Amino acid sequence: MAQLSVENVTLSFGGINALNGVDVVVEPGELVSIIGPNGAGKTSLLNCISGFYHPTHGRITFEGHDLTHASPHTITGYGVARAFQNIELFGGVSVLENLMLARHTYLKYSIGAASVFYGSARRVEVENRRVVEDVIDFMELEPYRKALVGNLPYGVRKRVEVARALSLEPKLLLLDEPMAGMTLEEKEDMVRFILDILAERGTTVILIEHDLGVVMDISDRVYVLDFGMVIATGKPEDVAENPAVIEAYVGGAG
Ligand SMILES: Nc1ncnc2c1ncn2[C@@H]1O[C@H](COP(=O)(O)OP(=O)(O)OP(=O)(O)O)[C@@H](O)[C@H]1O
Repeated sequence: MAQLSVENVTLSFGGINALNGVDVVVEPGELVSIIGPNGAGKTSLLNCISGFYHPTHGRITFEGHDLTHASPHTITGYGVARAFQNIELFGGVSVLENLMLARHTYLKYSIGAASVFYGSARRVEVENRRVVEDVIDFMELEPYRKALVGNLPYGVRKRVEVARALSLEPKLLLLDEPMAGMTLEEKEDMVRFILDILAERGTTVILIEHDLGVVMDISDRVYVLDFGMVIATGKPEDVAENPAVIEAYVGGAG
């Protein structure tokens, strides 16, 4: 059974369909990329999967859970985490604190529990710290762990944003243009991290990325969106030769 299933999803804003009858299936452990010209609906699709938007029609399920009308908080609890295109970090606190805050915000833990069940809350806190330190190590962020995020270079902040999502220990990681605005060297590092996330953590990844060279290199399968519709899907080499895809990119000048 598919891990994630997007069935016939339409998302309308007024008279405009940002998504129109979209079907996407993702198997556990896959790297699936979503590509398409500007305004094709890629971010809208991630917004539907992560609960920021709710489809006008259709259904989304993840490991048997119905995500269609679920909140972002509930969906994170099911094991779906997202790294945002526009970085969603707190600039005034450290890398370590940002990751700890993500766990406190999204995973089940409360100050009330801390005062009533001190022992159990402390165990949760020790576990939170262990997971976060492991992610810092994995994303090679040790040199920055105490640095204020707002003072870090852009490329490092993008890496912290992925680390923030990973600190939620997702089964499915949604990456919205994690390499946008990066130098070539930073992009190569990010590609290596994504491949390690798949191989070493066994996390399924959905990637939105404009750099088609990267997409074709690392994806297991690709979905191509244009005007809110899936116009092609398959292995990277098949999609790259699809006339409709070439037309969408050439026609869209991009
Ligand atoms: N909140 C919203 N209100 C109205 N229209 C929206 C909203 N969000 C997205 N849209 C519209 O939906 C369409 C798809 O936008 P979306 O951002 O999903 O595309 P995209 O493929 O991610 O584009 P890009 O590559 O430029 O990020 C666009 O026409 C956009 O203007």
